[in-house]
Amino acid sequence: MSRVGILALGPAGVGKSTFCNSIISHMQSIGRRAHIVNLDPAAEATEYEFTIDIRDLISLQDVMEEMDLGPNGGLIYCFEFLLNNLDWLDEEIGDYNDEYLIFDCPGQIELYTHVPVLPTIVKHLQQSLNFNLCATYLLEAPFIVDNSKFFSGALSAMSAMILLELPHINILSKIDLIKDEYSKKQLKKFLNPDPLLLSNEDEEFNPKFSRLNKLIANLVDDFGMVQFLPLDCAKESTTISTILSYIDDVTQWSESQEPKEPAAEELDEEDVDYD
Ligand SMILES: Nc1nc2c(ncn2[C@@H]2O[C@H](COP(=O)(O)OP(=O)(O)OP(=O)(O)O)[C@@H](O)[C@H]2O)c(=O)[nH]1
Repeated sequence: MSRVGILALGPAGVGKSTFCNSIISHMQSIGRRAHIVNLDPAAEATEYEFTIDIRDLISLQDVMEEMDLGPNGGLIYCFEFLLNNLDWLDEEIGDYNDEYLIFDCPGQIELYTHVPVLPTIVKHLQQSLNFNLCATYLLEAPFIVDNSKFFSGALSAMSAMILLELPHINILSKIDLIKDEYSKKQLKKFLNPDPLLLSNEDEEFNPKFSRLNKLIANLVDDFGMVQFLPLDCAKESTTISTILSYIDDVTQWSESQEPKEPAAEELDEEDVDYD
């Protein structure tokens, strides 16, 4: 028995739920099966139903009302509650053997950049539930149009990678919103960044920051995580299939172990009414 889990991580509103839905829809279209696990106690409804939903255990709204906590304190409370009730997660996941589960995580990145909540859940999934996990970290392409924002985003992604210790894929979301030529040029540079080129550009503006950028560029490069994959949910089949094949690779998922569902085209053909 083996299970694959994808963690969808990244700041609020970056497109995590949309990405989870795109993966599910792409997998369904090629006859593969996956389920979404909602780990956000403040989540709103999405197009696809959550198979497992933390809100069945605890919801942020209830916590805020009953414990008189604000949204951030409430969220930490929800996760402490989950950590004290991990047998709930075990029971929910128990039936999903040889399955592909996609964990839609909250956008409060402190949960996986410095609070040890998600790392504890990750260890539990690996050690007690036999998961091969892969983290995907999304950053919004339109926000990453100059070097300082790119480095700032890359460092937050790296912080999650260091804390979670998982195979890690960085994704630039909302590529379709990049329209002007300057941003397109910048984006091209960030999709395949050369640390030396990136760090030399700011010299004329502020030498101190230029030095800092050079150091960070080398650090980011040393960690081998400067590679970002572009994601345009509007053209989901090409970008999502590339991302999925990376995830299959790092989690050593073999399609032969996966329960099959009929591909969308097969379903369409079966459903055709020839009269
Ligand atoms: N144009 C464009 N919009 C997108 C894309 N992906 C997501 N969005 C929009 O961005 C908004 C936020 O998307 P979500 O998927 O809810 O983002 P999230 O990261 O799950 O949000 P939180 O759970 O609140 O952190 C929605 O209005 C989406 O329709 C994309 O690739 N292109």
